[in-house]
Amino acid sequence: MSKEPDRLFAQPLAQVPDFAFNEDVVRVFPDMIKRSVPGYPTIVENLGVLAAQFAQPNSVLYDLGASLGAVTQALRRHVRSDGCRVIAVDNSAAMVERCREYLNGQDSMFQELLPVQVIEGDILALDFQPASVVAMNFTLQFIAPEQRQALLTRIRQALLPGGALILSEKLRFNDAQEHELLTDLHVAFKRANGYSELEIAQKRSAIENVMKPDSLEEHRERLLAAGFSKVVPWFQCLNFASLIALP
Ligand SMILES: C[S@@+](CC[C@H](N)C(=O)[O-])C[C@H]1O[C@@H](n2cnc3c(N)ncnc32)[C@H](O)[C@@H]1O
Ligand SMILES: O=C(O)C(=O)C[C@]1(C(=O)O)C=C[C@@H](O)C=C1
Repeated sequence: MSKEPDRLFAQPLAQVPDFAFNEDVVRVFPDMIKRSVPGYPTIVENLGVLAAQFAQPNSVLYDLGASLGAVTQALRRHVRSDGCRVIAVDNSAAMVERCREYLNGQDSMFQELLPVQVIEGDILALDFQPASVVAMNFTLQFIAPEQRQALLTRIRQALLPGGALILSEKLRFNDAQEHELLTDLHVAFKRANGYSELEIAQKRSAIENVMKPDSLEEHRERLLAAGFSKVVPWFQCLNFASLIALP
């Protein structure tokens, strides 16, 4: 994985453009996401552990919004069920290109890994195959809010009995005090990871139009409306959480 440090927002920008998963972001992405998302390494590794509990033999495991394939790699480290394969999907050409390189690297280092197909495409237009595991690690928050319900309904319809959707998201909070406290603590986390006040402020403006977090209550209600029977939060660190949704 690239070790290039994220300095994308370090210099003052006359106008901060909307955040996009382009070449510049791809170059620094491993550093950016680790320094921006509290608990990210724990979530990714344990997503593999969780997935191994839900994976059904001879089924598909999806990694939706795969970026550089960190989740796909964790699935391949942990899932041992016979005949499983991973489908990783992302609509950023730059991400997909680098993701394929990293997965080739994993293939050259380890034997008997699950086969993986990396698709450059929009998850909103995906024709889902029956799947036992669907992982969406910090991807739903980038989907237009009015499209989220239909997408989750299609994922629910594709899920096999005994499978699960694992959904990680940045959260907002309906209680103003809770929202302010956890937002301030997230800023402290970024500061502790070496981001300056300018970097934090410019990144905030870059993502505010493109990334719209929901509350835990909104996630739960929408997942139940999509036909999931049970929603179980398994991880929260500050304003970032991960949920298991059972069919
Ligand atoms: C925050 S990143 C995901 C991080 C990644 N899952 C991980 O754990 O390292 C969000 C990703 O979702 C992708 N994305 C956003 N909207 C998408 C869409 N409609 N279809 C496919 N991918 C999408 C972006 O290109 C980006 O790579
Ligand atoms: O909320 C923030 O400040 C973030 O930087 C979060 C976040 C994310 O949750 O995906 C946003 C964009 C980048 O992909 C990395 C992290």
